[in-house]
Amino acid sequence: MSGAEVSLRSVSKSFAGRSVLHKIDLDIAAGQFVSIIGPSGAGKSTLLRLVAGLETPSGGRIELRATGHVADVRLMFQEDRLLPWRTVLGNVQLGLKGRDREAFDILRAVGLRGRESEFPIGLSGGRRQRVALARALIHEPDLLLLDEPFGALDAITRAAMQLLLEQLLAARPRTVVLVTHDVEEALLLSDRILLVKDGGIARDLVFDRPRPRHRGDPALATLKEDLLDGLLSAEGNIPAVA
Ligand SMILES: Nc1ncnc2c1ncn2[C@@H]1O[C@H](COP(=O)(O)OP(=O)(O)OP(=O)(O)O)[C@@H](O)[C@H]1O
Repeated sequence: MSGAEVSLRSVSKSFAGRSVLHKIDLDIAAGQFVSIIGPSGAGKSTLLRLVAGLETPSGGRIELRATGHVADVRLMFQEDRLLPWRTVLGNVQLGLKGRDREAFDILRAVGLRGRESEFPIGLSGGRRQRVALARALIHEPDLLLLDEPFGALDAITRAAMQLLLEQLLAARPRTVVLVTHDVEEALLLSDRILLVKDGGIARDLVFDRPRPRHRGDPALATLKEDLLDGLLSAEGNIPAVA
């Protein structure tokens, strides 16, 4: 299986003396698709940023392992972070002079062939995220870190992006960590779902349902309810039942 292995040993993170994550132990296998869900402010993005190396742990150790080389890690966020003065092709090829063929191939794979010379401002939110995805995938990353990448998209575009991501990963497996507020998204895409709350991993759920998965699958509905219960109790806003 291709992709990086990720291991966290007793990883903690505090900001200005306030603890956000406390002694997290986590092993992610090569090629595994892991989603992180949890209440707002639980530290989901912080965990992702720690794995990305964008934050330094206050304690503990994080290791990324890929076979034969240093793991290539790419990130994608809710905002596309495209350079407005560069074309679609220019954005995808950023820092990759002379890699036209790969750029055209990846743009075809994300459904943007023919739009190479357009600028981000003229594209819909969904297409801009396709460019952002292409820009990440052209590097053939061992580890893809996704922080609410479809969070700002409408429901239909979001469903299309989920399907696209699934197809691209089926063709080229790699390790993925996705932070999402959307429990259904996590259930559709993941091998494993982590519920982060109170500074730790409150649930670690392996979900090996065959793919492609369907929203109407009763197994998904049951787990969705179960996970939503976990989230709601964490938010502390379940109305009292007489
Ligand atoms: N650079 C920072 N400096 C200070 N505090 C921070 C910093 N980054 C995150 N925090 C705090 O750490 C906590 C966790 O933030 P984080 O963004 O990781 O949560 P989250 O679970 O991703 O939340 P959300 O679902 O709302 O995006 C929050 O209280 C946040 O204010």
